[in-house]
Amino acid sequence: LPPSFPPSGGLGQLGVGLAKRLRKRFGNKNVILSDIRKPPSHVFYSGPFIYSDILDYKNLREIVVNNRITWLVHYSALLSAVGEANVSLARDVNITGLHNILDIAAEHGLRLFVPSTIGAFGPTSPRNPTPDLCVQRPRTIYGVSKVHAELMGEYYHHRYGLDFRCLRYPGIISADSQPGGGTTDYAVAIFHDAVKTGKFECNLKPDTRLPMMYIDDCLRATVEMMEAPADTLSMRTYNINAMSFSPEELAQEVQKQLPDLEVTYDIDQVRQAIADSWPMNFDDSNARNDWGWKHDYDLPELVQTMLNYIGSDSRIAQTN
Ligand SMILES: NC(=O)c1ccc[n+]([C@@H]2O[C@H](COP(=O)([O-])OP(=O)(O)OC[C@H]3O[C@@H](n4cnc5c(N)ncnc54)[C@H](O)[C@@H]3O)[C@@H](O)[C@H]2O)c1
Ligand SMILES: C[C@@H](O)[C@H](N)C(=O)O
Repeated sequence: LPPSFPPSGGLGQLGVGLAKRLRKRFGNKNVILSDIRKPPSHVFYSGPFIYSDILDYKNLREIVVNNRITWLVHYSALLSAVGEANVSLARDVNITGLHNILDIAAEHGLRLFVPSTIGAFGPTSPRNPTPDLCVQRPRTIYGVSKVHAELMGEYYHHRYGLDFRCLRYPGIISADSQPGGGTTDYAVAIFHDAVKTGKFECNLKPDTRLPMMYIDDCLRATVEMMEAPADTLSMRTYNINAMSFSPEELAQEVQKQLPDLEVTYDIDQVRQAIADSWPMNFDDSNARNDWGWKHDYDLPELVQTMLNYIGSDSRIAQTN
């Protein structure tokens, strides 16, 4: 039987792209996308979509039973900046929601993938580089909920044999989907503003260095880790990385293609404080050694790919 997945929170920055990749690999009807938001028509007509609120346990159970779900990708979350703006909702979605997902997965013997983040580390973690195993004392509700998810998933694995798998993603950069309110969002916005207006106002200081990754690498890593034979995994939670850069360095790389781009800085204090507590470089050597993780996109390829994509989109919009 081919696995069937519902990526919960599937309409966010990452879910639609993951569903596309999984559908290519496992067949369209075997991958169900779900969210609490109304899908745009290109998503609705591209394959199965259902409403699912991760806070509604009975609804989750019904979906798993009725669709004979075998693998589950849990993407629903409030990200770092929106989480700080709404702590109680972040607590519900990121912690209570995770409890529901863990129980459903354990009850029905599902393989479960839950992403974590560079935000699961904090100011007392080693920041340059940050290894897999070290102090984790994040100062955001987002980070606290992600450390909780890592620990609960690993506990369910050891206690109940749940096939829990987790990758700590860096900031993810994508051209055709928008970020959902995180600290690394500037690294997506710069491309759109550069192409549309030739100006970009950055909300982080010019020298704020953070780990980042192009979306194709992130989604490929996710599928590779989900499919990795269990005996290649010496851990259940791995750092993955591709590159690290600061706003200044990213702007310089974009200016190689668009020399007239003007960048100014208007610092968002909440996001800056978060970024200053996160890893600057991410040590992902365990992922590389255990299951062969390897990124394709460094900074120059990322910039070229993003500008090609957004540039051709805006040329199409102009001719229509
Ligand atoms: N994008 C990144 O840079 C990044 C980096 C590290 C980790 N991650 C993790 O990857 C996952 C996906 O991230 P994303 O960027 O796509 O997030 P996003 O904010 O873009 O999307 C989250 C989705 O969750 C949905 N959601 C909210 N409450 C829900 C509920 N009660 N039930 C069901 N769905 C609900 C939202 O409608 C939204 O579509 C998250 O767990 C995030 O922590 C993302
Ligand atoms: C890094 C990641 O978890 C997310 N993009 C955020 O900034 O909140």
